[in-house]
Amino acid sequence: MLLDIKNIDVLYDDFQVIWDVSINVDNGEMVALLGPNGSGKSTILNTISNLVSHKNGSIHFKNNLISEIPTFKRTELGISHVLERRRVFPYLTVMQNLILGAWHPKAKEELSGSLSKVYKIFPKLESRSSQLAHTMSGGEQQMLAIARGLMGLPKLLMVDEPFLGLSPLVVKDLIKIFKNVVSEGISILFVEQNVRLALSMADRGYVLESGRLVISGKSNELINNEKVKKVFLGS
Ligand SMILES: Nc1ncnc2c1ncn2[C@@H]1O[C@H](COP(=O)(O)OP(=O)(O)OP(=O)(O)O)[C@@H](O)[C@H]1O
Repeated sequence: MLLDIKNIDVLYDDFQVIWDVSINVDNGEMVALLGPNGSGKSTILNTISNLVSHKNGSIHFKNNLISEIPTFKRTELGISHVLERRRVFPYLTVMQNLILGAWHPKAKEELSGSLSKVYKIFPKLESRSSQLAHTMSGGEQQMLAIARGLMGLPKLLMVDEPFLGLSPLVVKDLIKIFKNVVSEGISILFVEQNVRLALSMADRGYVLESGRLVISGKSNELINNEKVKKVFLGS
């Protein structure tokens, strides 16, 4: 098991938003975290990268207990987190953004190989390598944010709402890219509000409601689940 979260609670001050959640991701799996606004999806990703800490329970990554270790160490271990709203460094070039993704020693060592790989996956970024990030389109900035995440040599790539505000064509491109990334042995855990879209690409999904896990399973089971159909698919 690559990532194994067991029975975690998360509180903002004394307000509890995650209740007894357990989630796991295996090597080479694509897993979707689903649920309505405010159900706690981003909080879970933020907890995995330790932007927020958890109470009770445990988080293991590659069999190491990581519950107490800081964010930068988690990145070095192989967790890349692409935050919501594609936060790139706006006044740096595409290439400078990518280089910053390879900040830890192992990633620095592999920098030129990683750049070639990433440019192969995202050819547009190569042709725009000296363009300032803020002048790229929304879709291009999302590609850049994901590419920067890959520069850190992750085993687990976490992406928060990757498709938000993107055109159907860009979404289609991004789905292909996700599949390529997974075929390279990198696992993806992503947050998505569009349940139909998420289940069409993920191997498995977890559904959160008000901070509690309510349903989980393989995508083909979830898509036929009566509750999922009624509440999320409108049928
Ligand atoms: N920094 C914070 N301080 C206090 N409460 C917060 C904070 N961040 C999130 N929350 C609360 O935690 C709950 C879960 O929020 P979270 O952003 O994780 O949900 P989400 O499922 O990702 O929502 P969305 O789909 O709208 O992004 C919400 O009630 C939210 O108001």
